[in-house]
Amino acid sequence: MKRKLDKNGEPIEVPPKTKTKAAQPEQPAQPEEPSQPEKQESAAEPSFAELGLDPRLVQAVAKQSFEKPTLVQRKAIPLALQGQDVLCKAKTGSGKTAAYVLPVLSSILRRKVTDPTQLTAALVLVPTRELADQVFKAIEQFSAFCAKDIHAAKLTENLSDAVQRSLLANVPDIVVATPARAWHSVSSAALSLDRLQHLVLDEADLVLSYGYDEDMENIARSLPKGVQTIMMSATLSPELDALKGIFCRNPTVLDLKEEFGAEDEKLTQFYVKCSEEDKWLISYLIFKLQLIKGPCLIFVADIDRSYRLKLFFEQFSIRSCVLNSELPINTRIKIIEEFNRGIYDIIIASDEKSEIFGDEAAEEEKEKKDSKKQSKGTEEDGSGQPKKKRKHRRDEEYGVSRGIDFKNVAAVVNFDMPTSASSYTHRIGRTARAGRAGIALSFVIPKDQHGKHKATTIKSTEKDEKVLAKIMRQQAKLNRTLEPYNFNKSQMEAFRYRMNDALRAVTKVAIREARTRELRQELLRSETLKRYFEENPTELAHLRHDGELGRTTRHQPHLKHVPEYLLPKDGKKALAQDGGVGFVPFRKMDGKDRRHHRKEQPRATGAGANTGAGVTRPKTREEEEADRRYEEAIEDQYARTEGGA
Ligand SMILES: Nc1ncnc2c1ncn2[C@@H]1O[C@H](COP(=O)(O)OP(=O)(O)OP(=O)(O)O)[C@@H](O)[C@H]1O
Repeated sequence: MKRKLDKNGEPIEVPPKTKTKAAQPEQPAQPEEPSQPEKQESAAEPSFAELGLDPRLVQAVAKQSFEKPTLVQRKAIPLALQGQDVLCKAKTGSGKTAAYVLPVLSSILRRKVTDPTQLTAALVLVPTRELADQVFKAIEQFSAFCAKDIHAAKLTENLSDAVQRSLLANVPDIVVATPARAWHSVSSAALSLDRLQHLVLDEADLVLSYGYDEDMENIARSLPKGVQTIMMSATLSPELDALKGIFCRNPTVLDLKEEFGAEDEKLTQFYVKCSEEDKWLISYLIFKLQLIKGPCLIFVADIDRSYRLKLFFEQFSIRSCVLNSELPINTRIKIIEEFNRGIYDIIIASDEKSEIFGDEAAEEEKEKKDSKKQSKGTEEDGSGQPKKKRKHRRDEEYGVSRGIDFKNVAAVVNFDMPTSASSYTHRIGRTARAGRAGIALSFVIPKDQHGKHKATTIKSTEKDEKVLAKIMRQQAKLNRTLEPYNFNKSQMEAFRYRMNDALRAVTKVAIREARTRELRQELLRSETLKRYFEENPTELAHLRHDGELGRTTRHQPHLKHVPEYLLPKDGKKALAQDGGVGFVPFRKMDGKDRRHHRKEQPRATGAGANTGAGVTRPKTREEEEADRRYEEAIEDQYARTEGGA
């Protein structure tokens, strides 16, 4: 009999459901005070020490400035310490990693007091390499005060078999791996699961959809009896049931979604319905005029698109970096680390899961088929194991919208809509984490607008409205709403000219070159290839020479700043009405006003020049000249329009 235990005997007051509060896109996300229900509950809340964890772990937790356990930690840690199987569903960013790492480490330390035998006691399976890296780092941090007693290994990088063998030869206490890597090591006898005591499936709903079915079945068959299984997930899916059937004896189910109602209010969600062309225009304005401030994750549909947007932004001196499965894993991890250290403010990530799995209809169809097959499997052999291996093995074991702990993300922008509601949940889960505030902004192309702007059309946005409707239904179930974010089109028009200039410069050839250039640079930086290049200097010279080929994107210095006269009279703060929800009033200016404005307020130059993007370096003469020419051209254009009107 499976028990459903979502309150663990502690009644929790769920606040009355309120409308999502208005966000302030002008404000960077700030850590906020604990919400009311959290405060009400605090009298009964145990501390980390009171949860029964090893004191060395409590010390490490304090070093990370975790003041008190989050809800999922309060609920899951005591159960896991008792040795129970736990299936836990809690929202993204709620602290699930510590909820399983801490009790597993504590149990290992406890056993070692009486039995010092070196054995692999825990296996943590994650769907992506990025996540493996993150979990491994969390283990290192939490075991900082017992480093001599806890030895962890990560098996996901492109390590040779020999290196992996030598890592495993030390018999690590805890191994973190993707299922494919774990099974490879088990099947080659490099990793023994004979004495395994804890198995953790993080992002459990995803491991099957990433095509690890067979690996999971193989691992399940290699487990000794009595292994404790902990499954963590942010969303429910038929896959979870399948996994439960394979791994769990009698799991305690923690479904914590209802109890997070108040915290959810820290996430504000907007959508903008606009044409394909306007999506580029609005994005330019948002980032150039900093209508959204703070670290931001922009999701696009595919790799080409990420380079297109990056090059488009470059035209305006908006700095960003791309993240995609094509980049080597070390580079991807470095980008995430640098973003978390505040080196980049904007990451443009391609969410290739949608790309690989196709559109939502196909995904739904697949889900239906899978669950039918699973229930058939249960009837036939009682195993409940999915029989068919899915075709879609993720070669790159890549995924940025899943589980990665991007720190302090102020906003998630769906430049291209995801193709399913669950993908949306994972994407927006990168912001408003650990009790912080954040906003999500999604661009939705109305069906009748799709395909109207050939240069920027992509197939995946054809069903944006349908996906939005599904997302709204799904979010409504969680007491969340998506608000429309409207721009006044007529007041954006002054910027359209620049947007078109920039878009024209980002040609297919430029995108291809940017893509290969990035890869080439990564090869040049590669530690692995260093030795090879030392032995083959001519190849290195060739690669370098390739790197020196001129950039094919047209360089347009005049686009790099926003002339003062285009900005609203009262500064860009005035662009957003009532904190920015809904109408964003760009100042409407007639020709007279513009000229007058320009005379009264000469363009800022030299140090402290306000470029609208916080760029304060002095402008070069070339830029000055380009500005002058640009402004004259604009004025001529307006004069012609006005004259003709
Ligand atoms: N008790 C705590 N107090 C403060 N911060 C915490 C606490 N527990 C975890 N965090 C922080 O919260 C962030 C999110 O944690 P974590 O990555 O474990 O979330 P998650 O639930 O696994 O999210 P996802 O479903 O997206 O994987 C991390 O930066 C983590 O350091």
